[in-house]
Amino acid sequence: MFRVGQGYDVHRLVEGRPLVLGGVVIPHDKGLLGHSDADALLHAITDALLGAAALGDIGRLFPDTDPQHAGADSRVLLREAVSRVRAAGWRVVNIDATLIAQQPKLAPHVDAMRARIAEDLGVGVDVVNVKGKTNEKLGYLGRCEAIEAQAVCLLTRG
Ligand SMILES: Nc1ccn([C@@H]2O[C@H](COP(=O)(O)O)[C@@H](O)[C@H]2O)c(=O)n1
Ligand SMILES: C[C@@]1(CO)OP(=O)(O)OP(=O)(O)OC[C@H]1O
Repeated sequence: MFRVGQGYDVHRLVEGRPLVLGGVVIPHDKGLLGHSDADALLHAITDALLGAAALGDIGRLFPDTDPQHAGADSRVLLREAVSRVRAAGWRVVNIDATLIAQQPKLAPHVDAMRARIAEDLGVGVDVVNVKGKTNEKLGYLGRCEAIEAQAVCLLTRG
């Protein structure tokens, strides 16, 4: 039996914050604003996993009103989510994700992101894919006001 899940996240780009995506700190003049480290990619993957297992969503598991999660490392949240998914009897088949960022160029960093995500999920790096796209300078993403992440995952019993 297979189950598919989908996740989405967007965070505003601001000065004075590090840019953390897929657990990797990426050199840039702005970073993402959020209650946690605002790692939009890990949040989208977390939601894809929780969605596939019908376990709710990241905000229900880790409310942004809880001071315990202030400044949280999103890798810790992802690990907790995947452990719940496993406890419910599911195993990750694969993950595919897209980051929509006008800047910076993400291609040089995607293999480092894949390695961290695979480590957190306890899967091989060969089943984790991350892609960067611009927004062709359109809208708030194109104006470099935010970065968006989309993810899908497949789970199987086991
Ligand atoms: N932030 C980004 C955006 C894009 N890329 C790479 O460039 C390719 C072309 O992107 P378009 O949005 O112009 O279609 C894309 O396929 C990525 O390889 C990137 O690395 N970082
Ligand atoms: C991760 C959490 C919790 O710190 O906060 P944010 O970093 O603001 O991220 P978001 O994607 O808005 O939602 C999940 C949260 O509850």
